[in-house]
Amino acid sequence: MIEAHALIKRYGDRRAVDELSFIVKPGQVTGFLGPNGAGKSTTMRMIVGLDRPTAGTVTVAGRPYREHTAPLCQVGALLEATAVHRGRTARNHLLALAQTHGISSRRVDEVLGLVGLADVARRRAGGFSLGMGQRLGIAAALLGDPAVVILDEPVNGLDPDGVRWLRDLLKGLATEGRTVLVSSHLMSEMAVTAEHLVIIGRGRLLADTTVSDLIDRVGVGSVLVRSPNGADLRDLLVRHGAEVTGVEPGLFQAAGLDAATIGDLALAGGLAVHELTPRRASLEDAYLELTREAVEYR
Ligand SMILES: Nc1ncnc2c1ncn2[C@@H]1O[C@H](COP(=O)(O)OP(=O)(O)OP(=O)(O)O)[C@@H](O)[C@H]1O
Repeated sequence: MIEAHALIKRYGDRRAVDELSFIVKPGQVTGFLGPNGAGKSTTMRMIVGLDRPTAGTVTVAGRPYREHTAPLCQVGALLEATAVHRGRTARNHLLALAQTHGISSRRVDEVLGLVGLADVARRRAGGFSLGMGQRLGIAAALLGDPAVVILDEPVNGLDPDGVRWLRDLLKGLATEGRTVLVSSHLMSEMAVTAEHLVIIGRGRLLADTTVSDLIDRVGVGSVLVRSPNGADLRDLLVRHGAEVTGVEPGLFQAAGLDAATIGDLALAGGLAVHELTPRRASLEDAYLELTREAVEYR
């Protein structure tokens, strides 16, 4: 469990994180989302004690990160700026971390296998691709078999195979009862990986909800309509309050009326309908709608 309470981080006169409170529960993947500069990395750094809050508190497994005697065994983190000694082999990098925490070399080989780096374990980390570097960072995060896992943009640099691997890994960690907090800008990936979302903008909480509730709450659904009487049906639906966006004359999207109403209106107007397909808004639609006011850099 991660608990942030009225967390504030100020840089100069600017609040990067502004009165942020949320709880990340175990047993599910929680996506941490927000536009560039929203304060995600700053919040994650405060969770793992790399930055000190200006005010407020954040605890992991009941106490501030710094108060854990073996933090690597409580909280595993991959942060953007995670340092790797470029001259060391992947295995030696992990061994060095393991030794400071009384973790066995057997566990090092185990996590190397888990992240798919067993074959390159004796290669220098400095020569790794972005994706391999991410895998090594994830291995380090999992080294202490922690109950809480925090990953900042772990999808960056992974190929499609790696993206799928990571998705399964995160879901597996959650199923084992761990607390998993992961930031990402890839909404389509978050939609299939995370159950819960914490969304921030300009340092403030915008939503703390499930993926499906967010889509229901913010996203406007639409209906794809195909008709040989497209122009007449379009006019009819607009007169009844629909917002119509055209694809081609006989095929368009109608928002603001459900499929049943559109079908009934078409029947009453004597207009043929060949297709009515309800479309649920995507997480990306809902996210963009929610964060529209909070985007700082365009
Ligand atoms: N060390 C620092 N000194 C001054 N300002 C900082 C510092 N670190 C972060 N900031 C500012 O704090 C704000 C939040 O930055 P942060 O990196 O936490 O955002 P983010 O949500 O992780 O963004 P991104 O999605 O682009 O990674 C930004 O305006 C950033 O410029």
